[in-house]
Amino acid sequence: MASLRFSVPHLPGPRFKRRPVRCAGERQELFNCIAPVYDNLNDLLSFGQHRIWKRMAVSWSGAKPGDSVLDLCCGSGDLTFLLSEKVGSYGKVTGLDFSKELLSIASSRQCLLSNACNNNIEWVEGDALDLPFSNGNFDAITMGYGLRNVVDRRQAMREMFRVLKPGSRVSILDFNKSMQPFTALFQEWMIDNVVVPTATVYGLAKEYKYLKASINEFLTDALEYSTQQNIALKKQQQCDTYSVPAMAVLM
Ligand SMILES: C/C(=C\Cc1cc(O)c2ccccc2c1O)CCC[C@H](C)CCC[C@H](C)CCCC(C)C
Ligand SMILES: C[S@@+](CC[C@H](N)C(=O)[O-])C[C@H]1O[C@@H](n2cnc3c(N)ncnc32)[C@H](O)[C@@H]1O
Repeated sequence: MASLRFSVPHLPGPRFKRRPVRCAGERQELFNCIAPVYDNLNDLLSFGQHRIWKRMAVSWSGAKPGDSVLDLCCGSGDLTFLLSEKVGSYGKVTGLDFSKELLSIASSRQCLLSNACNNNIEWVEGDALDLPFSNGNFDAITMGYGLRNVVDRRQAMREMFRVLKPGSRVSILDFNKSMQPFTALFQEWMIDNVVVPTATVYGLAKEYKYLKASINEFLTDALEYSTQQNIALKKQQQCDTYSVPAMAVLM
């Protein structure tokens, strides 16, 4: 136990950098509110599958040892920690989010990890729509369940491509409303009969009804999305299976 305490990576000064956040207060409040149960509910509601989806997203980001990478809308840090392992001690990972509560959980989780390479993480409280980084800064970006939740998706993507080095990748993981009628019905049924009732037990019915609404209105086609913004899309991969995530790798 004592050795764990000494091997814990402590960030100097405040636990994460503070930057001014100008954003949709309601969504920020929603994520602060679900923070204490967020990780448990993800395991419960996805039957642990979200861990596999997140590994895929990190692998598709192309992040490699020594890289400097950004995990946007990092929440409690699942993707950030996976990236940290990928880039190793010569690399650097920045996890950015506007939820103080989720960032605080991420930072506490980092303290519990004994993995020395987790020293390479910096937590930044900030707005995905106004990134506090210079142009061409990162070798890769991941965004897990973030794009659907920002109030201005175009601006979020503009910012991602601004801070990314030319030729690098953005890996976006999110839920997809299936194009296949049977799968779409199954997804709706699961959300109405499993997801929302389970969240209700935690007093979070409103928050998870929002999740359902946001999945329904989310654009299913990242290609169309990028074309609208004149972003050169060289590669796109999507999953549309029995499960819910859509995954897109944009380069
Ligand atoms: C990974 C999960 C949730 C992430 C998540 C994303 C959001 O945008 C939110 C917004 C507001 C509140 C909370 C969240 C949030 O938690 C957990 C999975 C949730 C899915 C909706 C679960 C759906 C289950 C599938 C229909 C069936 C899955 C089958 C599986 C492959 C066995
Ligand atoms: C569903 S959570 C995903 C968290 C994490 N990436 C994961 O995969 O578990 C969505 C996250 O987006 C963050 N978020 C939404 N809009 C944001 C914005 N404009 N700037 C920064 N973070 C934002 C929320 O605070 C929340 O942590």
